[in-house]
Amino acid sequence: MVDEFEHICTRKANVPGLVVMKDVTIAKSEFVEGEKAVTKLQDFQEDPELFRYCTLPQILKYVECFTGPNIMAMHTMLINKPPDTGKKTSRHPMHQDLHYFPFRPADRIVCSWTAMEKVHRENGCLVVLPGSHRGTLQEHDYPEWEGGVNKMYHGVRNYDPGHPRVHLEMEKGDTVFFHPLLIHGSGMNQTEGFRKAISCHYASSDCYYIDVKGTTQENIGNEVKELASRKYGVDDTVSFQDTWALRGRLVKGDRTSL
Ligand SMILES: CCCC(=O)SCCNC(=O)CCNC(=O)[C@H](O)C(C)(C)COP(=O)(O)OP(=O)(O)OC[C@H]1O[C@@H](n2cnc3c(N)ncnc32)[C@H](O)[C@@H]1OP(=O)(O)O
Ligand SMILES: Nc1ncnc2c1ncn2[C@@H]1O[C@H](COP(=O)(O)OP(=O)(O)OP(=O)(O)O)[C@@H](O)[C@H]1O
Ligand SMILES: O=C(O)CCC(=O)C(=O)O
Ligand SMILES: [Fe+2]
Ligand SMILES: [Mg+2]
Repeated sequence: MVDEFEHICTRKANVPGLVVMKDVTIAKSEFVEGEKAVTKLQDFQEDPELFRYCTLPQILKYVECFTGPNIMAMHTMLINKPPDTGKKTSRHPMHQDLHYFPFRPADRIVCSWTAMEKVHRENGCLVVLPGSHRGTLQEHDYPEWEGGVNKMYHGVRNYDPGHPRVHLEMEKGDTVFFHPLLIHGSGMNQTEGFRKAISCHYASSDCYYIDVKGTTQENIGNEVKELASRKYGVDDTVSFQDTWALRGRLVKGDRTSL
């Protein structure tokens, strides 16, 4: 999967629907090329080698405990957290993944996140607020960070830095499964290496879409629709929900609702 990542970065593989995201500070400097410019791949559902991750039985065995037998891979990412450029933009603000998802119920959604190498505090491991999955979905917005923030990296608005945190230091191949309401983020990468992880958000295909109009998710819904219309030239008949239905892939059982 690391090899496939490199092929994508050097344009030896061209994957439909894939989003190659650069760090905001790197995107604004001209001199970085190839994999060193790439912070994250999103939506690799059409890449057979990377998507193999989402179908691994040793992952699905645990996912099924939360989703039941009808399992969709809704969101796929390979994160290549770069060495921080000095602007602290390699941080990921504390957030709840449910903010991005116009489907419910939350308890039938689960994320698997696998370290592709040793992750620790120095290279920006995941940081979680234990117990926060028992709360409700909070308002999210761009944090007010001096050095800039990556596109769509929203954070919880009233983040309490006094809440106890747990740093998830992991060995290569270790996987963490977490609830979409769990407040989490990751720190700066203070090493010279690129911290790699691969993840998939699964949901029961029996989940249903919700309308985010008038909810705290309206801001992200509008951003996603705006990006989709610029990127794919679609008009606003493609809804926030449609962008998810188009990306989701069945990995087990029947596609019933999503
Ligand atoms: C559970 C889910 C959690 C999450 O999903 S969290 C994060 C989700 N993030 C995303 O989905 C972001 C997806 N990213 C993208 O769609 C693209 O990378 C993005 C931001 C549209 C840029 O792509 P392209 O247009 O291909 O890039 P480009 O190099 O031609 O630059 C065009 C303009 O965009 C800027 N840009 C590029 N990467 C950025 C970034 N990371 N943050 C903020 N701005 C960024 C870039 O500087 C350029 O701006 P300008 O035109 O020079 O003013
Ligand atoms: N949809 C989900 N995805 C991932 N993990 C989940 C999901 N739902 C629950 N969990 C995890 O399963 C475990 C059991 O969940 P539960 O809500 O019972 O919390 P708990 O931490 O065991 O607290 P309690 O003492 O209230 O039972 C917890 O570790 C929780 O983080
Ligand atoms: O790998 C990380 O730093 C966390 C990424 C994350 O939480 C997300 O993209 O939703
Ligand atoms: Fe997240
Ligand atoms: Mg319990």
